Amino acid sequence: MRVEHQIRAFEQVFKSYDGTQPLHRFLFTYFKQHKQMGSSDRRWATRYIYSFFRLGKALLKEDTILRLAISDFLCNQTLSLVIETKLPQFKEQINLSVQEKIALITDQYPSFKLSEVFIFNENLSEDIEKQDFYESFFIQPDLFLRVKPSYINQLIKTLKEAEIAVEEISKTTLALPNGTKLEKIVPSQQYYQVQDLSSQKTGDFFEPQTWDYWWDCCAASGGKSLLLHDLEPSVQLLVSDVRENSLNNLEERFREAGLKKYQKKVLDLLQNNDQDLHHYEFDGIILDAPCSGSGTWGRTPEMLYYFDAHKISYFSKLQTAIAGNVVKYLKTEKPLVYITCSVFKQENEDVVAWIVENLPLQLEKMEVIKGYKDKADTMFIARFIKK
Ligand SMILES: C[S@@+](CC[C@H](N)C(=O)[O-])C[C@H]1O[C@@H](n2cnc3c(N)ncnc32)[C@H](O)[C@@H]1O
Repeated sequence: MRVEHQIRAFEQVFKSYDGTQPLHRFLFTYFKQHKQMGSSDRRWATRYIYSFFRLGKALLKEDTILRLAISDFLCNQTLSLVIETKLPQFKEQINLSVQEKIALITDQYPSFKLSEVFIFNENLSEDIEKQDFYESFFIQPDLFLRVKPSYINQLIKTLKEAEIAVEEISKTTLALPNGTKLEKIVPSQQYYQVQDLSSQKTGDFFEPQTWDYWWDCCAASGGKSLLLHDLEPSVQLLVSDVRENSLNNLEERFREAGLKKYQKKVLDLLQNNDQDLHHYEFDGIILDAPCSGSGTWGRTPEMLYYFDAHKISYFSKLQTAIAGNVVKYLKTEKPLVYITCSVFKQENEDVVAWIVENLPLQLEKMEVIKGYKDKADTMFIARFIKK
């Protein structure tokens, strides 16, 4: 009886969700509206719906609940009633690695194709190892912190006391299990930032000089600016974004982190901004562009199911247009750093090719930051120098 109850709850959630808003936000509202669901019901419905979307479009011809059981088996190291009921033959194999489980499923269901977990294969950036990338969807990414080196030991101690499984990745980076309620354990963000590992690695491309003037032109809540500031605290900063709301969050974050000297503007970079910027000349520009976010779908697997491939060219047009509009405010021989959290060639290498062909920028280096190997987001970065 209990398994039928869980299945019904999963089916209701799946039927009510149409992919137009992030799944976590939808679930928050859904559970508020369905007060009869107890905490255990909510926990299971959440686990099932996330597992389900991690299967992407694989085995689409099979029954939905069988697909749920298969995906739940692939994604978890603990049994569920759905696995026990629908795949009793695999109960003993729940602790195997993802690769071993995929082999078992492929053996039993020959129509299972890993490439159908992520159906946008044709669009992938060249350097991405497809097999590793697809497999990563069955493993939940970690939560990463960037920490002031002098505070890291204290933070590790606090987290261990709260029985959090913390892993020290480097002298400035910690990995925690996703979903850790950090605000309750370490409320002040004075000494650390929540920032994905790959996002932290983008800092290697900034190379700021003392007293430089930089523009973080798609700053959102300021993750890259904070990284830049920690690399070179003397850097002067202009931050801008089209969304005023994001910049308000940024103010709050900067205040907590003690970053006081910066200028902020709401700017739409698809427009001509000469009136606001005519006398500005920067020593560096960070263009962390609006993108499909496909490198972060390990955290939002609903996109594997709902993303419409037509949107990719919309984003690449946006990216080239923004690059074209900001480059004139960069001094010659100074860097523009282009970043996406996308795995699509059209938003990465193709935009680089367009920039090199159409703008006075020379490519210095570019790289796919392969977060899929580290339980992190996958990103793309290119560094150009103005001619
Ligand atoms: C990938 S996010 C930036 C993330 C941020 N740099 C960080 O490290 O947290 C891209 C940002 O571009 C902004 N954006 C989108 N279209 C824009 C436009 N036309 N002009 C300016 N900013 C835009 C979005 O509001 C979004 O905040």
